Amino acid sequence: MSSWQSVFHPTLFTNKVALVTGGGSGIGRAISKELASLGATVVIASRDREKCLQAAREINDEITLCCSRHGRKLEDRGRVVVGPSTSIRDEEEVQNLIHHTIEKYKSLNLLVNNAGGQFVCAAEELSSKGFQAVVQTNLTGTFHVCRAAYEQYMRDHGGNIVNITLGNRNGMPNMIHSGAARAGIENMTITLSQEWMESGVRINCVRPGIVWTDSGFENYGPAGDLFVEKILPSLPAKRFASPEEISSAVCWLLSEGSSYVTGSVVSVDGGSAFHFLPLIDIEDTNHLPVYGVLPRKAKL
Ligand SMILES: CCC/C=C/C(=O)SCCNC(=O)CCNC(=O)[C@H](O)C(C)(C)COP(=O)([O-])OP(=O)([O-])OC[C@H]1O[C@@H](n2cnc3c(N)ncnc32)[C@H](O)[C@@H]1OP(=O)([O-])[O-]
Ligand SMILES: NC(=O)C1=CN([C@@H]2O[C@H](COP(=O)(O)OP(=O)(O)OC[C@H]3O[C@@H](n4cnc5c(N)ncnc54)[C@H](OP(=O)(O)O)[C@@H]3O)[C@@H](O)[C@H]2O)C=CC1
Repeated sequence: MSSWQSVFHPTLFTNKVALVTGGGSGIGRAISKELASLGATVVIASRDREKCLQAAREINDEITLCCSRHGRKLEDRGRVVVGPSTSIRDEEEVQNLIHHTIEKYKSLNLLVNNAGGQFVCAAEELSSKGFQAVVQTNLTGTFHVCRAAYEQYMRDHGGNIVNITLGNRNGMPNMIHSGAARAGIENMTITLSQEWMESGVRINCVRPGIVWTDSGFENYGPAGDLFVEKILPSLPAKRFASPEEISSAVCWLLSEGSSYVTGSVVSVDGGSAFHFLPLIDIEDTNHLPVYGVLPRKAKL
C-alpha cells in the first residue's frame, strides 16, 4: 500500500455523492480513491461486480491507513461503495444504476464517465461489429450515463460531470474506433455544456496521454508490450502518466475551484499532443506523387 495522499483539502467533497464508472480498476480506481479520501461517497460500477467489490474493500482500507499515517481525522473519510453490475452499453442497466445510486445515497452530485476501452486493430481488418462495440462502449455508453444522471437528478439539482477521453489529436492509427468515439465524446461534451447550463450542470473532459495501468495494458497482450517499447522513448516526458496524475485533474474539475470551466478539455499528456508519436511505421518510399518541382535532396 502506498503512502500517497491527495494535494487537495481533506473535506473538499464532504457530503457529495459521486459515481465513477469503471471505478474498480486503473484510472477509475485512482479517481474513486482520491474522491473518497476527500470525503465523498463514491459509487463504483462496471460489468464485473466482484472486481468492484474487491477494489472498494482495498480502497477503504488504504484510505483509513492513509488517514492514520498522515494524522488526518478519521471522520473526514468518505468511502467507496459498489453499485449493481452494469454495462454502460445497456441503457436499462444504466438507468437502474442511476436509480439505485439516488435511492440509496439520496443524491448524485458528481459523475465521472471513465469506463471504456478498445482493442488494437488496423482499420482494414476491423469488422463492423468490432467498430460498433467500441463506439457503443465509449460514445453511446457515456451518453447513456450522462442522460440518465441528468434526467433522474441533475436537471433539478445541478451537478458536475467529467468524461475521460484519450489523446487523439493526430488520429489513432490501429484504434480508429476509439479515436472516433473519443472525438465524439468531446463534441458531445461541448453540446451538453450548453444544453444543461440552465440546470447548473458543468461538464468537461480530461484527455489523458498514455497512463500506466496494469489492467489497461493487460488488455492488449503482447501488442501492449510492443507499444511500450516503441512509444515510451518518443514521449517528450520520457515516461507515462500515473493514474493519480489523471485523478487530480478530475478532482479539480469536480471542485468549485473550476466553477467557470465547462465544455472544456483538459489534456494531461506530458506535452505529447504537440509531439509526433510513431504509432505506426510508414515505409521509406515516395507515397505521394510530386506536383511541380521538388529537388532530390527534398525526398528520401
Ligand atoms: C494509445 C492507447 C492508450 C489507451 C489505453 C487504454 O485505453 S487502456 C484501457 C484498456 N481497457 C479496456 O480496453 C477494457 C475494456 N475493453 C473491452 O472490454 C473491449 O476491448 C471492448 C471495448 C471491445 C468490448 O469488448 P466486448 O468483449 O464487450 O465486445 P464483444 O464481445 O461484443 O466483441 C465485439 C466484436 O469486437 C471485435 N473484437 C473484439 N476484440 C477484438 C480484437 N482484439 N481484435 C479484433 N477484433 C476484436 C470482434 O469483431 C467482436 O465480435 P466477435 O468476432 O467476437 O463476434
Ligand atoms: N491507460 C491509458 O493509457 C489510457 C486510458 N484511457 C481511458 O481511461 C479509461 C480507464 O482506462 P484504464 O484504467 O487504463 O483501463 P481499465 O481497463 O482498468 O479500465 C476500463 C474500465 O472500464 C470498465 N468497462 C469497460 N467496458 C465497460 C462497459 N461496457 N460497461 C461498464 N464498464 C466497462 C472496465 O470494467 P469491467 O471490465 O468490469 O466492465 C474497467 O474497469 C478508459 O476509458 C480508457 O480507455 C484513456 C487514455 C489513456
